[in-house]
Amino acid sequence: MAVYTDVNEDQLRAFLEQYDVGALLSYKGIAEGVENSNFLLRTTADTFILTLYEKRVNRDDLPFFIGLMDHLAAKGLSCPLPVTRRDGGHLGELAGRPAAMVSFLDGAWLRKPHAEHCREVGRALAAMHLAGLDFGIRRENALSVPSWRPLWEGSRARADEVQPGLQAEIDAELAALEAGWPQDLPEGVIHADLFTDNVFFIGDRLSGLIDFYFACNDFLAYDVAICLNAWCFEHDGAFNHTKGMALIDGYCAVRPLSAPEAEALPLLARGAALRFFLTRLHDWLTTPEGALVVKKDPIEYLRKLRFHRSVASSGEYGLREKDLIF
Ligand SMILES: Nc1ncnc2c1ncn2[C@@H]1O[C@H](COP(=O)(O)OP(=O)(O)O)[C@@H](O)[C@H]1O
Ligand SMILES: N[C@@H](CCOP(=O)(O)O)C(=O)O
Repeated sequence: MAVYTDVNEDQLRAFLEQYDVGALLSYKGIAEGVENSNFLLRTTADTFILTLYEKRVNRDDLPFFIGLMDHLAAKGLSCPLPVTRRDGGHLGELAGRPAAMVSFLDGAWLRKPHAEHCREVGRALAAMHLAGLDFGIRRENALSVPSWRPLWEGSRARADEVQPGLQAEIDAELAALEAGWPQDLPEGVIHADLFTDNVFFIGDRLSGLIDFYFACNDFLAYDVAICLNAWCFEHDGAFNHTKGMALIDGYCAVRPLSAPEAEALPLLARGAALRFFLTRLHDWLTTPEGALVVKKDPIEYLRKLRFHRSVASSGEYGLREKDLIF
């Protein structure tokens, strides 16, 4: 469950005074999500999502996140639109936390996506990349390669408790990725967490993207690698080539990959798997028993990482010559 900070009705009514959104009808905490406290709010004017930003979100990054949603929505991407306050700003303070309201998106996330859904996700990801190219604020990826070693150092001593041999395996993996990470691929604003629970569908039609709170500047193809990890593996751990091909096809129909991006994809996918493995492992080892938040399994990402290590070329993900721009 993700309501870390509770809000009482008086606090909320006072907060809403700062907006032109009608009167409060009802509100309730949203159980899903991991990072922040989210509430569904109904007012006489509309339905909104209220987010209280919790400790892992750096206050200085909020103008980037809010500005990005504003920018992408203005470019026609279906994503939450930050609600403007009477004073013209978007950020306020509620129950001692920075807080903002965004528009409510219709739809629901898919528990069992098919290949055609993956194609839609690929298209939407590429559309987001293109729409973000002229966004005026930069945010470095706080969870890119330089962050992995300190993160690993925090868990390393207990890694073999989770799986015997893990310490040596990740030591070697990290060293290989640090040494071989690409230096010069096309960059832009990436979502960086476009998992199934952050993409809404109405029927088979993609209706919107949410949760831009890991968005940052990084290699665009790294976002494709994150999506291959999140969308194209089955529950039994097998990579689904048909889904991979559909996701890449959808992406490249909007933004073809360059040959260096295609060549780097297996390494980027290993890095993406390691990044989610490391944050999950950290949470696995540090979240107290009985905490309300659901801990995500790091071993799922270890298996994905092992798969990517065995991949010799992007063709194994479903990438074809026609997907490339020369
Ligand atoms: N704009 C939105 N419209 C509709 N539902 C939303 C919206 N934003 C968040 N939600 C709901 O809140 C849940 C948690 O949001 P999310 O941004 O993923 O939280 P967190 O950043 O804490 O992980 C989502 O799974 C979804 O159910
Ligand atoms: N997608 C990440 C965790 C971040 O959770 P979110 O609810 O903010 O998407 C993972 O699966 O490890």
